[in-house]
Amino acid sequence: MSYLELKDVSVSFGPASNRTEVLSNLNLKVEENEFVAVIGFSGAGKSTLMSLLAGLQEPTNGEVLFKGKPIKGPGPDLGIMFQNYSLLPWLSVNDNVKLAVNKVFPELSKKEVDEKIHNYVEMVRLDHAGDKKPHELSGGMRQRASLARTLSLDPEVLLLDEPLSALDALTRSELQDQILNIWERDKRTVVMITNDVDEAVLMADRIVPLTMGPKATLADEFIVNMERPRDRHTLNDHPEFMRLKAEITRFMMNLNKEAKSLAKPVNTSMPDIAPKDFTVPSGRPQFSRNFKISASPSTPS
Ligand SMILES: Nc1ncnc2c1ncn2[C@@H]1O[C@H](COP(=O)(O)OP(=O)(O)OP(=O)(O)O)[C@@H](O)[C@H]1O
Repeated sequence: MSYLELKDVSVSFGPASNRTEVLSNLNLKVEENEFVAVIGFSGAGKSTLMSLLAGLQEPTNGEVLFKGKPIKGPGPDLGIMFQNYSLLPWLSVNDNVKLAVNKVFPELSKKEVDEKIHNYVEMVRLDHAGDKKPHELSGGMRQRASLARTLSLDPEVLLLDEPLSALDALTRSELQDQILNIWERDKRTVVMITNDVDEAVLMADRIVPLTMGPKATLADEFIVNMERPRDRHTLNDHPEFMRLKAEITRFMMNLNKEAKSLAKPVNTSMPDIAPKDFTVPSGRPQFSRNFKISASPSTPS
């Protein structure tokens, strides 16, 4: 039995007359304490995949299992951090974290809650902005606040949907290290979505590409056979890093080419209708000519 598993999962959206299968026949097994990165293009269905793992969405077909049981809904064991931050706009950074901590750990004293908030808000370097509301923060700061909130819940599984995409390179590196520290220290299981090949190879044990949609599916994985801790400063001299990076990049570029070659030209047929009469009503200024159109093609009268 795997810790977290997708079994023949498909997801479709839309009414029966115009249904799109966004994700098709997904199979994935994640073991406890593993760090798996899912890499894919925009619009392929990565967030939909994360919503499935977090129990926020049910598959149209197939099963999503956590410790062998179907996931029935969201819960504190499955901590998701969304790409779009999802902070409550009327609460400060500290209070966003506090609300979540109080909900998941009602037994903690006020002092313990405050310590937790301080610990995680400081970890993401937002201690100077703890009293600020989301609209007073930059995109990157919101992303960090959202990460602090997810980490503060100590979930068994961390589901990170492009958690670092809005950050500058320096902050991104720092937070990559923080996530890796938490993962190594607290022995969490992580599934992270990213579109950055370097980030995936630096952080993950396995990298699973999501093919282009519609009917996106998970392709064969790439195993990252590199010792840990991985030193970001020497990665570019590491032959395995360079090999994997080149191989994954080539694979993703081929996916893109293939999707483009399969794309059908869009022919939008226009309805065969035309106004019956363009005559300007009396009393209105007249143009030099009236146009009367009774059927297409239009014919000047
Ligand atoms: N609730 C929904 N109803 C209808 N279509 C949806 C719904 N959710 C997602 N989709 C469609 O499913 C596809 C995949 O969306 P999703 O957000 O999972 O992609 P993504 O890979 O996360 O994209 P991005 O990287 O741009 O955020 C898109 O075509 C989207 O329009």
